Amino acid sequence: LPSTQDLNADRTALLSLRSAVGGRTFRWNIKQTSPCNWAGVKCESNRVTALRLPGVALSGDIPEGIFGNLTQLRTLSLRLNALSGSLPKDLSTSSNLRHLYLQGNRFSGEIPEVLFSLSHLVRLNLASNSFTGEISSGFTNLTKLKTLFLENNQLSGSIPDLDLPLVQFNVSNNSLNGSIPKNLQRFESDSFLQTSLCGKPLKLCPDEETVPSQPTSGGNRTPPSVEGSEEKKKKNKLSGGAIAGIVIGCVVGFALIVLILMVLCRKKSNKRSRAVDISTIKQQEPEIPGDKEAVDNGNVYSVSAAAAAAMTGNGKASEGNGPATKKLVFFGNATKVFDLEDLLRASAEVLGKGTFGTAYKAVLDAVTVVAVKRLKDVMMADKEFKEKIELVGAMDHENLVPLRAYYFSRDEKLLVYDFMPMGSLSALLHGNRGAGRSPLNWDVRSRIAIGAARGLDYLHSQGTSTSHGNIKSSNILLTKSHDAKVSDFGLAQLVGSSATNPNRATGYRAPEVTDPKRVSQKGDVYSFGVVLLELITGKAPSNSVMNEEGVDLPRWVKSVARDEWRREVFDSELLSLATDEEEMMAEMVQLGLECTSQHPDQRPEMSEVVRKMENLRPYSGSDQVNEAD
Ligand SMILES: Nc1ncnc2c1ncn2[C@@H]1O[C@H](COP(=O)(O)OP(=O)(O)OP(=O)(O)O)[C@@H](O)[C@H]1O
Repeated sequence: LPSTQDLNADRTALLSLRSAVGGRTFRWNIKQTSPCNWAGVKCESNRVTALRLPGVALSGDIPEGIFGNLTQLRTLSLRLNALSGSLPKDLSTSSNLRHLYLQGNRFSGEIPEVLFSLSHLVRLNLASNSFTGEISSGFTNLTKLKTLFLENNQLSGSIPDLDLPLVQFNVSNNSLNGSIPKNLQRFESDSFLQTSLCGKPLKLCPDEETVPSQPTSGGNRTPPSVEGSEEKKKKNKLSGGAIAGIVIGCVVGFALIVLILMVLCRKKSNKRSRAVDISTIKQQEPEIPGDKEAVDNGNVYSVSAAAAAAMTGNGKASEGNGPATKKLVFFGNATKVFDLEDLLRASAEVLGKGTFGTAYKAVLDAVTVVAVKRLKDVMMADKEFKEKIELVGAMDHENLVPLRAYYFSRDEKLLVYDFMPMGSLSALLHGNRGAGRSPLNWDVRSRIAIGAARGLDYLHSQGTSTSHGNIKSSNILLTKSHDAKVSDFGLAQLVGSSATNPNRATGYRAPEVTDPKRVSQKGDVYSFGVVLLELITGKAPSNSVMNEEGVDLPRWVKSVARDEWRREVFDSELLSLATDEEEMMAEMVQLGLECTSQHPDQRPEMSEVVRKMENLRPYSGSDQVNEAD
């Protein structure tokens, strides 16, 4: 049985960590003899089993001798701090670790081999640090590993063939090269962006281009030279007649495909969106068409044609403006940059028309897909626009859709974002409610809620006057792993009030907000509360039945007694819940109601909302997944 002595050893270790890396651990009440009530510390059977200190301003190196004592630790989250130096070697003593989240720090050096002795590890996130060296084949010792995130580091060399039960994997934005090993080819290209890797799911490697790869038995990749010689042998066996047949077949097949494509192209020109080749548009459309044409016609030429006109000098971009910038301006340390011409050449489709303009999806190449927002009604001088957009571009948080670049001229303002493949929360909740829709469980919903709350909290932490102004479920976008990212932040202050149509925000806007341009943090909290209630009830705030009755979503929820919530309020998809999940959901409803208090002063700050949610759902976020798996 664990003794108090063990807990004392845990306490001493935590105090050493505190004096080494500081941050908000200085708020711990160290007069308490037990560390179990300190923020971020969780105990079981009188031992510290989880330490979660995400984004609490820890900084500096972690000395050796701390983790040697925390032997019962199962979850360690120190993500989003400013920790530096190499990882302490005595991490290996915490041999019970299941979940290790160290992303978003400044750790450097090689990933230490001792890590590979943590044989119980299920989730490992070392992304967004400065780790160097190669990805060791030692990872194969982690036989229970389901998540491995190594993106945004400086890792080099090739990737070993990791035969692990991984379900999440990412090595993007590293200096990796060579071919993607067989066991990792099942992941999508997003897992390998901004590297020099090749092979499935990316482009073929040079050695594969001439020789199609053969399925191999036993899981080992046959060396290309062997594949090549086997292939040659097979080819030699074909008779002249067979070859002639194949050639004729190919020619006829090709002619048929061309014919079908021509017919399809004709039909498609009337459809809502289509891929376009900008070079043809440049000649056909020297004028800059407006948004209306772009959407009404369902074509995408306007985004490209307008910018094309700017580039070719046909448009009015440089008039009265001095020389036009004619360049995409990238933010931060984006390694994969492209120019305006690439963007124009990209095939694109209309995603939708929003408050601030029209959004397009542009596919630059097999791995680079972006969302381009063409802003309308920007009524400010270029200098002011640039200053404001620079502030937006400087926002950097895992729960915000990153603004990668912008283009501006007098007549054209384009914003380039990462494309979010799973669309918006609104589409996820309300799109395709019929048969065939996989139900959204509470785990996914609550993770989305916490992610969105963290994104908004980050925005609010940038200054008391920084707010979003347009929080709603269609502005919460999702990654493939259903991590939430808040989009459209900073735009409410950029566009003219004619663009901020109040009807679009129906149901989300706080009662005191009359001028959509005068946004406030407490207004955001209200809108967030509505999103929270939307997530739990599955009801859109613009729900016509409620609106006809003159009640909005918060009022409707308030009108139902708490002991009726399960039957009346919770989305019917969520009814087969464990008792603790039900309790958690009820607490979230309560939080949603607090956020939507009529009086702004009665609403909590976003930081408090996040804290409450994290207490409710201890294994929260993209990194904090149920230990059971
Ligand atoms: N980065 C992105 N990745 C994927 N889809 C996006 C992205 N940005 C916007 N969209 C989608 O494009 C469509 C239009 O988005 P947009 O933000 O312009 O309008 P909205 O969200 O409907 O309204 P509003 O502008 O008032 O917020 C929406 O369906 C949205 O989900």
